Amino acid sequence: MQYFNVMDYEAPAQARMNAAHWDYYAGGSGDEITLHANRAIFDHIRLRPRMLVDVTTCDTSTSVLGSPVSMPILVAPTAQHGFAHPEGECETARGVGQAGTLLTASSVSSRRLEDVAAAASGPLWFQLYVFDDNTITVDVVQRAEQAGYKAIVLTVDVPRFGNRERDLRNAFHLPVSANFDVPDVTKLKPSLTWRDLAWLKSLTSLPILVKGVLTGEDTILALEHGADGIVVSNHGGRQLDGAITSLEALPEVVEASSGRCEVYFDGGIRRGTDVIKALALGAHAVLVGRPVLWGLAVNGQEGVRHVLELLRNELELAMALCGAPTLKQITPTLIRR
Ligand SMILES: Cc1cc2nc3c(=O)[nH]c(=O)nc-3n(C[C@H](O)[C@H](O)[C@H](O)COP(=O)(O)O)c2cc1C
Ligand SMILES: CCCCCCC(=O)C(=O)O
Repeated sequence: MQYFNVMDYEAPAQARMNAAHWDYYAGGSGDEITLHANRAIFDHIRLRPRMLVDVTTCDTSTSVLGSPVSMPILVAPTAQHGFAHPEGECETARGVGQAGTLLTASSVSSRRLEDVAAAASGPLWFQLYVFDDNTITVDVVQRAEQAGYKAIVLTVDVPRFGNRERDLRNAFHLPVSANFDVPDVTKLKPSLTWRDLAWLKSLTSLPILVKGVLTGEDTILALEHGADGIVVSNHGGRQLDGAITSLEALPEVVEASSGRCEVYFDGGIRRGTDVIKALALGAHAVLVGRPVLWGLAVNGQEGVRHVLELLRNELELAMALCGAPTLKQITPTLIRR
């Protein structure tokens, strides 16, 4: 089997996985309208390439909150990599490191955050879910800092678990996370508000990114409450079905941030041309969710590395064909409005 693009990994990954685990990875909420729209929206954005620019070398390297990475393509937090590979997130971390980029490790993990850090050769961020019991949050944030994670990514779009009908039909329940002893990880703190961001900041010296922002209003609130970065995301279409796509939300978030923080993007990235579109609309870098899980299921660390390399190669080619040999040259003028 040859894998020419990241979608080539999807069917073989499904074939290797337990059906309920596959549905958990693949699914969205409700009618999966937002899940599908996240992809479809990229087809409606067209590029305005420039010609006769010297593109002998196209440089995809950059830095994210100060950490150097080989490409503006990071790995989004996704739960329970043990469904895809026996080594779980440790195996993912190895592949991500080989691709020279960054892994955001989920709170809801098959492996302990310390073991993931030990397996990693690249920078890591730690994604945080806040439970009712504050001692869990304090403990996990301090452990992440001690283990060398470079930032905390606070996910804010899960006041309640989304309506995942595939999971209901399969009677699927998420297993306990290896990171903490919480029997039902879908019971988060629904009373969490922007004010808690200040408390979170008091727990750590790490920068805090807020993941799940889709409006300019919330961008301003996040910055007022001390956020160091924003991840524009609708959780891969797994939370509010009918929510705006991440790509539609990106320009207003970028505008509201007015250059005060790095703005990241996730949702539906499957091609290098998707990456260049998101960067042109103001994202500092993008994060990729499901395709990394497909690579992991098919071929472990090598699959993860290859999925990321495919995207990097496609981005590099798109930069050449757009006449934008550096990331700085990827600007809104590349997009037909
Ligand atoms: C199986 C799966 C598990 C996820 N788990 C988490 C999680 O633990 N924390 C989180 O903030 N987001 C989680 N997400 C959302 C991703 O971080 C990301 O927003 C989304 O997958 C991006 O869309 P994409 O899969 O189309 O690239 C999960 C997504 C999937 C598909
Ligand atoms: C509500 C806490 C559990 C979330 C599990 C992981 C996740 O975010 C997902 O989309 O699934």
